[in-house]
This record gives sequence, C-alpha cells and structure tokens, in this order.
Amino acid sequence: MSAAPLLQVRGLTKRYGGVTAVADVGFDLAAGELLAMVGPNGAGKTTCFNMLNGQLAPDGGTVRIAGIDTAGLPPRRIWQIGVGRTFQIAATFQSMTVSENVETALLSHAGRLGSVFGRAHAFRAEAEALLERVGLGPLAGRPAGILAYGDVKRLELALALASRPRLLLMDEPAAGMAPRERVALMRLVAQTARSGTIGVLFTEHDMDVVFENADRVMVLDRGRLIAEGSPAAVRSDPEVQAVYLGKGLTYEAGA
Ligand SMILES: Nc1ncnc2c1ncn2[C@@H]1O[C@H](COP(=O)(O)OP(=O)(O)OP(=O)(O)O)[C@@H](O)[C@H]1O
Repeated sequence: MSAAPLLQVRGLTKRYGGVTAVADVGFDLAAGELLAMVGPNGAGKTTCFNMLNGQLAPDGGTVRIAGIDTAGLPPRRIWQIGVGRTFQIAATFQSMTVSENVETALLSHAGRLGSVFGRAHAFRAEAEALLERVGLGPLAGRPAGILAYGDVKRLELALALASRPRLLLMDEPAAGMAPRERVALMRLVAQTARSGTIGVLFTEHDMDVVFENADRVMVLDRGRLIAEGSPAAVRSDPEVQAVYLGKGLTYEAGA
C-alpha cells in the first residue's frame, strides 16, 4: 500500500463575482518534494495559496493535508496541522537580532503546542542551529533590520522552519534576489525539503529558477491547470509555450 500524499487537492474552485479565479484545480504533493506552481499574472496562484493556508474559504473542492480535511478551516488551525508559509514581502522584527527573531518564532511554535514555559531565549541553542542550517550562523547577533536582502530571505526561511512545517508554501522565495543568490537560496530550499521530508509548494515567475529546482511543475492559466509534470515535460508543452508567448513572457524551450 503506498502512503497517502502529504497534500491532496481536488476540484479546488474560487469565484469572485463573474471571475473564476481558480477552476477545478487538483494535484498531489509528496513529503520531500518540490512542486512549482507557475502561470502568468492573474492565473490564480495567490488565490490557491490563500485557500491552502486558510486565508480564503474555497467555493468548491477538497484539500487534505496529512490526511486531514482542511478546506475552510481558519489559518491558525491549518498552521497547527503543520502548514508554514513565506511571503513575497519579508516579515521580520527589524530591531530584534536575527537570533531573537528565530527564538520568538520557536517560542510561538512551542505556545502552539501548549508547552511553553519560560522565555524566548530558552530557545537560543535551537535558533542558532536553525540559523547555521540556512547559512546565517555568523549573523545571529546582528539586528535583522541591517541584513542584506538575500539574508532576509534566508531568515524568512528559518522563521518558517521554526514551526517545523510538514508543508511549506513559498510565495516567490527568490524574488528580487541577484541571480547567484537566487540559485543558492533555491538549492537550500531543495536541500531542506529533501532532508527534512517537508513538502514545498512554491510560486515563481523566473522560469529558469523553476526548471532548475522543481521536482514537478504545474501551470495555471486563468484559473485552470493546463499542464503538470516534470520540468522537461512542462518546458516542451506547446500549450504552456503558447500561454507564455501570448503574455509576452518567454523562456528557452529547448535549453
Ligand atoms: N479579492 C479579489 N476580488 C476580486 N477578484 C480577485 C480578487 N483576488 C484575485 N482576484 C482575481 O482572481 C484572478 C486570480 O488572481 P491571483 O492573484 O490569484 O493570480 P496570481 O496568479 O497570483 O497573479 P500574480 O502572479 O500577479 O500574483 C485574477 O483575475 C484576479 O483579478
């Protein structure tokens, strides 16, 4: 008997008046897998993410996370089940140190489990281990407000990992980064997902980042899932190429 997927989505649908933002979308995601959700502006990616983490209730369909039916549950409940999310705009406490930011996230996670005694600094050793893992060990004592943008994105990943997610939703994790940093961050995400058997669903506009890092790719267009498969299969899919070319977005189909 094969294990149930970490995330199982079926018939997911959301309408805004006359616009169907997400139309009958279905897919699976396994633990340890990196799945990219791509598509032109307005394709429905953010709406999908918002339904997966409980910010929006779907109009139709089912979402099962680790076997639990989560469609329509509030965000806090879904977070408790083990869904973490990073956002396009990094959210850190600027005046606190890098380590204190992670200690606070660890404290918050412990509070979620109802086992919090003491203060955030009780989590210092754990925070430092997490910061080492994302390559921020040497910056642990610096104020978060002075970090370079690439390091803020690493801190964001550490904050998301502090709640030990089973499923991590990442909104354009590498947006705004220089190309070299982008590659390094996505490698780190891939490593983290595989070694910690965390399922990662990410959106990304840069198709090179997608094709290099994702295990599988799905493509949305006007709310519909138009393609899903390996990076190589999706890259050469004529409908995907047409959608991207039609929107003035291109990638090297044969590269
Ligand atoms: N709150 C809302 N009210 C009305 N329409 C909305 C709302 N949110 C999204 N939409 C519409 O739903 C569709 C999907 O939008 P969504 O933001 O999910 O796309 P996206 O793929 O995330 O786009 P982007 O890449 O630009 O972030 C679009 O047509 C958008 O205009």
